[in-house]
Amino acid sequence: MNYAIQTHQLTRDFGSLRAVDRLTLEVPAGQIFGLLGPNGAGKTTTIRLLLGLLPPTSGQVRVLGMDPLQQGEAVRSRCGALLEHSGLYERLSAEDNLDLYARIWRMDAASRKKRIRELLEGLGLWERRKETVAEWSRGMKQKLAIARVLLHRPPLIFLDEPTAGLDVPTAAALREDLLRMTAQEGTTIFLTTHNLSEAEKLCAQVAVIRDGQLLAVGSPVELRTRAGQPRLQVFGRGLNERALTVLQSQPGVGGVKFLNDHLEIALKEPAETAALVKLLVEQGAEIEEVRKSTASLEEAFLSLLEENHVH
Ligand SMILES: Nc1ncnc2c1ncn2[C@@H]1O[C@H](COP(=O)(O)OP(=O)(O)OP(=O)(O)O)[C@@H](O)[C@H]1O
Repeated sequence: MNYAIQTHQLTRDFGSLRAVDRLTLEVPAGQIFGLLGPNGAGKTTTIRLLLGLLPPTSGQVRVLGMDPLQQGEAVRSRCGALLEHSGLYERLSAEDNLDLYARIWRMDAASRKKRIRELLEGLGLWERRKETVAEWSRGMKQKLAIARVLLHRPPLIFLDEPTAGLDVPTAAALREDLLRMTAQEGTTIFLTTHNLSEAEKLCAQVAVIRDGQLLAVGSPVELRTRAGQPRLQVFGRGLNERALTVLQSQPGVGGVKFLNDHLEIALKEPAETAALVKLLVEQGAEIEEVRKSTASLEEAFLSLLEENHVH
């Protein structure tokens, strides 16, 4: 496996505060990897360590096969990063902003022109390229900031909450762009987000951290499955107390409750749905719909934080 990022027991203290605590992570190349955690969990500090902007207190880091501490410049020149500052010049046009950065990256005139057009067209900003960035909406600026990060086709990009503050369609469009990029250009993306449905849509793997410590890592589906019991949601009429009592006494049923407009059955094991539905029908229920589901990523995330709560 080719890893874009590997850390081993990575630790960073700020005085007596341990912001990153023995973090061991492996991020395969070409993947979108999400770092999730509550405020102050150590996400931004981790990114700064990976980029060599901050030295670790202890532990090892390899980014694109290099040590960011020894080869910080080389690591940063091969990575794109969008952290708290967009890096855009408000008084310049969108096109001039990108051209300026492309010159910094020493791209020749022909490739600058081609790449800028490609990126702006891809993000739906080409028609408005002559406008100054100051006149643009937050979402447009955010897309341009991401275009800026992608200019020199870095194999690895870091995005700190890329869609925070964007409206639903803009965030969705941006996610599409990120997915397309990893598929077409093989870019590895390391991102942080507080939006769990976003993490689920984008990330092949997520790591959950709290107080700098790794609580879990895996695909969103793995974390959801690990988080708990599968369940059945039953919609229909005649789902009364009697039906509920009968269900509760069944082996394999962990619990039953009414939720809004449906019955929610927690299963201890993948029980036989058909048998449970049959029982309900025998009790006089008219069933319209039965859904099988597992915990959402949000529930999985919350239960991980809950389980590991030591304070
Ligand atoms: N330069 C610094 N000096 C002292 N403490 C710091 C410094 N940078 C970060 N910290 C502390 O380290 C901890 C982790 O902060 P960090 O910014 O990495 O969290 P985060 O997960 O990115 O949070 P958020 O989701 O709120 O952005 C916090 O307690 C923070 O106060």
